[in-house]
Amino acid sequence: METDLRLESSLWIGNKRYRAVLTGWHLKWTEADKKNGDKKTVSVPVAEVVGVENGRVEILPQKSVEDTDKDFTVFYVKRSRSRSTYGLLWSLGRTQFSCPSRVLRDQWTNHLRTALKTHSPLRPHRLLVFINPFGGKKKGREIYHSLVAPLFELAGISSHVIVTERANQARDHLLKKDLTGFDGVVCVGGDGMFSEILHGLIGRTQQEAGLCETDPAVTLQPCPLHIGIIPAGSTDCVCYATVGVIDPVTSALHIIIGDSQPLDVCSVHHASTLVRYSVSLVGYGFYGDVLAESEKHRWMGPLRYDYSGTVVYLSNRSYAGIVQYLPADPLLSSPRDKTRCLSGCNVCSRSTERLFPHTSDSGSLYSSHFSQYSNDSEGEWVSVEGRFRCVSLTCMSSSCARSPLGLSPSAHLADGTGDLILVWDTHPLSFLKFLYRHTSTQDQFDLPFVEVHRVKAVRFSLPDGREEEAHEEIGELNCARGGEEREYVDTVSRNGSQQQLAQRVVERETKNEHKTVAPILCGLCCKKTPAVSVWNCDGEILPFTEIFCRIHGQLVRLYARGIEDGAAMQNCSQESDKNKSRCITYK
Ligand SMILES: CCCCCCCCCCCCC/C=C/[C@@H](O)[C@H](COP(=O)(O)O)NC(=O)CCCCC
Ligand SMILES: Nc1ncnc2c1ncn2[C@@H]1O[C@H](COP(=O)(O)OP(=O)(O)O)[C@@H](O)[C@H]1O
Ligand SMILES: [Ca+2]
Repeated sequence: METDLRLESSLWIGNKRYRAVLTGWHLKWTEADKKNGDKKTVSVPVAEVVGVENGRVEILPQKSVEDTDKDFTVFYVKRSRSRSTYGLLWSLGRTQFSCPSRVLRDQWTNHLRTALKTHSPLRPHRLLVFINPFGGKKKGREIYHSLVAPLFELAGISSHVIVTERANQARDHLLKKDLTGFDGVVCVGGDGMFSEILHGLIGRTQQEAGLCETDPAVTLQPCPLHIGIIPAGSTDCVCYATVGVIDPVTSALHIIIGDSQPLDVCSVHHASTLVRYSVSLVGYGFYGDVLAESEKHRWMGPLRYDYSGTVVYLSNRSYAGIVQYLPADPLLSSPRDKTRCLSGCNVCSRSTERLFPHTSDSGSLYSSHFSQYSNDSEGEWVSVEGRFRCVSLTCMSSSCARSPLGLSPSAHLADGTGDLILVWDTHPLSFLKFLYRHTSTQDQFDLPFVEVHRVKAVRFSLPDGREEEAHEEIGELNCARGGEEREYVDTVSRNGSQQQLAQRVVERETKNEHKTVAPILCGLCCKKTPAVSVWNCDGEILPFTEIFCRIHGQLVRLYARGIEDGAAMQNCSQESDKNKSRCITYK
């Protein structure tokens, strides 16, 4: 294979002559007429070639083609450091080569195209794209059409684009419509839009596998379609934590080259129903209150979270609760080990072997049926009770612009665990110190009122009598919320005979839950301290207070590769040829 694809010749870039070599893994070109010491080689991994075009071609800002018969243009991934974040920005690199003859030009373009097919098996050919026109600063459509679509076209990807007209349209489409022929689904929007895609794809996969999502003990089937995220939302935490930057072009390039990043997913249950899935934050107390408050100020756009954060902080609340958790194996990793989950993370790679022991590579992952949960010996549940400022569970670091290292800086994207952060009631200034540390590199867990545990499952309940108290409060406040939660849970609980049972329970519980969700929504405006908070589940308010959460290791795959370590990329020159496909020099 390697020898078949090898091609070497002199080529010109402008008026300089280069020695160009295509091996199986790399396209390299070195200035030919310089002394050995001054010779610079540019090396582009074949896996990072975006497209090859005949002639002298430009794509951005506008497409232009000069159809000469001895020239060809190669487009590839180019890296640069981001000034504000830890990840690397990707942009479209372009080099125009001239050949001595048309025959040689055709040989180069044919070899390059064959090499692309051979070395990038996960590159998508056909994508289903959902654009939320109202996410973030309402620029989703513009971002897609001006920055992303031209790149997809260059890479030969055909896309079916749907601009959503209502919430949950993308989720419902994925649950019901024919998805044959699509390699992946792309969402242009924020974490809420990603969550729709997540629910649609997980639900569809379980439906087709005949599995019951409502049962927390069931081993769910990983989704066969990859998810791409073009960030155009308010927090964009999933994109930030898996790519390291919020940049539509970087994300589009990860999609084009078919990068693949597995992701843990947390299922949230109440009684015998599945309530929602989460990948970033399941948060009670402060984060729930901020979300509830922020919904009233959507018109502010992304700033609504800063405003609501301040309002909720000033309201100085804490809540009683019982938290039970099932610790993960402490020998594998720890949330205090000061490591970071970066591209090619060893902890996550070892987890793949542990979670899917019968598969030798990720390509065949989806064809086998496995039981990751029953492989783990369950271990001992731990229970704590008291008053909390907040209780948060996150499957990943949940880094975002507000918190560049995230809620749990050492959490892993794909290790089958989540980090449970317990912030006990404390003085308002101490809590402010905790919050403030999220914005810097200071350790937010190094405070006496904060605990963090790496876990496989969590249960939250209210102390005896607390739920009744909450119900009485709502009677006084008379401020009930509409029935949209019931509509949602009905559509996710849909498996066979268990479906009707789950649905009945949900309807009954939801009637009560309007009583428990409403106090916080009203409490903020009525200045009355409510007895309970609400759960923020990736930006959605949950209709239940008492929940059970379980982490499902590597349930979905994103077109991403984790955060690239800028410093390490510089030291790639000693790498073996195969590993070098992950390394390239950046400016
Ligand atoms: C004194 C400075 C205080 C700074 C506190 C910073 C802590 C920030 C941690 C943020 C974690 C975010 C986890 C992700 C949540 C999103 O799913 C959710 C919905 O996002 P979107 O769909 O884009 O609207 N965002 C939030 O819940 C916002 C939380 C903001 C809390 C201040
Ligand atoms: N056309 C639409 N009209 C109204 N809401 C929508 C539409 N499309 C998607 N949504 C919903 O909007 C919510 C927020 O979207 P998102 O893209 O995450 O933006 P943001 O990050 O600003 O919250 C999501 O929960 C999604 O379900
Ligand atoms: Ca994890």
